[in-house]
Amino acid sequence: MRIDIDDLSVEVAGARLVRDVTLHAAAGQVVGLVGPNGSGKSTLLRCVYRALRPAAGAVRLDGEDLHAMDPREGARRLAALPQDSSSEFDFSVAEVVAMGRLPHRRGAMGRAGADDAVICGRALERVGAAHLADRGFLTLSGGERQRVLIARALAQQPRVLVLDEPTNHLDIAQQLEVLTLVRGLGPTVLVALHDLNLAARHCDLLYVIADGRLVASGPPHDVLGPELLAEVFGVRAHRVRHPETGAVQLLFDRLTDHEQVETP
Ligand SMILES: Nc1ncnc2c1ncn2[C@@H]1O[C@H](COP(=O)(O)OP(=O)(O)OP(=O)(O)O)[C@@H](O)[C@H]1O
Repeated sequence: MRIDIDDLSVEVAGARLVRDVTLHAAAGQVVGLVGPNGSGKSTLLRCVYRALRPAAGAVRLDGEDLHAMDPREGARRLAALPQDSSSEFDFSVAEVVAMGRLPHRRGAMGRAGADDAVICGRALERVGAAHLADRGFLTLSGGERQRVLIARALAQQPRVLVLDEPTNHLDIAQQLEVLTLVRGLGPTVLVALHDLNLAARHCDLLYVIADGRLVASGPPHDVLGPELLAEVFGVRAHRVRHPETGAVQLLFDRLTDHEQVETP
């Protein structure tokens, strides 16, 4: 399913935190959102998963305005993994994943259908967490929790997945595993990431946000040039090739005060 974000502005408590952002993701693409702390990534994503309404502009899924859609219908199409969402569930893993089925039930008090258990079981299997079904969610490690939350999102059977920092608190092996998993899932993915090497490796396109505005977009290695990295992130970047895979990797240093003055 296509995502089109057109001239989107978002306000919180009277402050315009996101301004005129336009972003397009084709069906099945993994599109990354990168930018410094406080640049507006989460605010933008919160508007995409409808925790906030646009102050101007629109978010469209296959051409249909997401904020004009019936909420239940929207939840059947789009699932989200908000930042640090994992501490709120004092439930078993199976119960957490079953929450993903709520948008598919008939009416607010609708009962679980026969298919629901099968769909939830499959979702847990896809993320390699079937063995955790009876565990308490709060007893899981950070990586296990992220897998279970991704399973909950998959149980929602969405066509679009919005992930805000899904690798937070994960060790490097878990980060690579979670992002490899996300790439193979099927839905169109919009994901905020801090690690630029991970973003470059796992995303088809990157959108760079600074001060609530879009400053660059395109294929990762076109976008993540030394000038942009100096200007937006305040770092000096060197590109090197991985000796075995040939993949481009970025190495970072802080800019000196002298270089910072020279940066336009
Ligand atoms: N409820 C709010 N009231 C006022 N300001 C807010 C509110 N929520 C966010 N902000 C501010 O909006 C700006 C953008 O925040 P946001 O969380 O979207 O950035 P971010 O790019 O996701 O940051 P990070 O990478 O640190 O998670 C920040 O300056 C933040 O302090």
